[in-house]
Amino acid sequence: MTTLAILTAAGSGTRLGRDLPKALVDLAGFPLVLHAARRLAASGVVDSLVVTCPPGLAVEVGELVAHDPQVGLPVRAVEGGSTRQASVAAGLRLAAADVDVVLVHDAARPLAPPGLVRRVVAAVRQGHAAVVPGLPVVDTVKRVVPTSPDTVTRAEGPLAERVVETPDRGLLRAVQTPQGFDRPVLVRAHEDGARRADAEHLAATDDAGLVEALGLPVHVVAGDDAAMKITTERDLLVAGLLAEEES
Ligand SMILES: Nc1ccn([C@@H]2O[C@H](COP(=O)(O)OP(=O)(O)OP(=O)(O)O)[C@@H](O)[C@H]2O)c(=O)n1
Ligand SMILES: C[C@](O)(CO)[C@H](O)COP(=O)(O)O
Repeated sequence: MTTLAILTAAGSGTRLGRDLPKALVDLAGFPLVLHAARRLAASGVVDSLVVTCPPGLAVEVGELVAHDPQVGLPVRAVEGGSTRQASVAAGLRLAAADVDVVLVHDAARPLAPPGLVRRVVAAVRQGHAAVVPGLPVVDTVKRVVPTSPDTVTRAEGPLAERVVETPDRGLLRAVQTPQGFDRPVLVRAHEDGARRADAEHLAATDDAGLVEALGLPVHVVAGDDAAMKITTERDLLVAGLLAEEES
């Protein structure tokens, strides 16, 4: 039985605002997607990769990853969908018959260390069907509602929102990738999620959320600051410093 990592790299990177897809943006001399693929491979617990690629770039990105000497794993590439959820589902359809554990990892988290990958896979192999890395939340988090029923978008102005709850942050976790799954559970979660996404036009922001919606348990292992997500230019700057520190 083998472990497949689906590396999601099909996003456009709107919030980063570059003129190329985020996964292809340079970090310390290499594109984000290559950093992520190299660290998955270096874990020693991933047997193959499927990369979800931006429209029209499956051949180019697939070759980039497949020919990298530090990756050295069998690589398949597929065009992603219009949402992250649809991209993961496209990747999942390419899983070979012998795959029993599936990791889903964002190219937008290029520095997720090999030790974190091993921690997630070990927990799945110990019998937990869905595993996420999580970090304690350091800010006080509030749940809000729009102040006026006319408020359509959030944070429109200083008085646009009202606090309704302060959850106990000791019980909150900021969740990262890679997330790890028993394959049949992830397949079922995505099938169910696709039905709901069609009906409600709402895609899940992570794969564990789809498993939770099935009523199945999701377990948390310790996350890692290095697995930070690159969303904005500031994140890219911070990741550049981390990458420098690493080398
Ligand atoms: N249709 C999509 C959207 C996102 N992703 C991937 O999912 C990960 C997390 O998404 P995010 O950080 O939101 O990336 P983007 O969608 O590219 O960013 P933005 O929302 O700013 O456009 C990224 O590795 C991204 O490439 C994907 O494979 N397919
Ligand atoms: C999957 C994820 O990285 C977990 O934190 C995150 O949910 C992706 O979110 P995004 O909205 O696609 O950036």
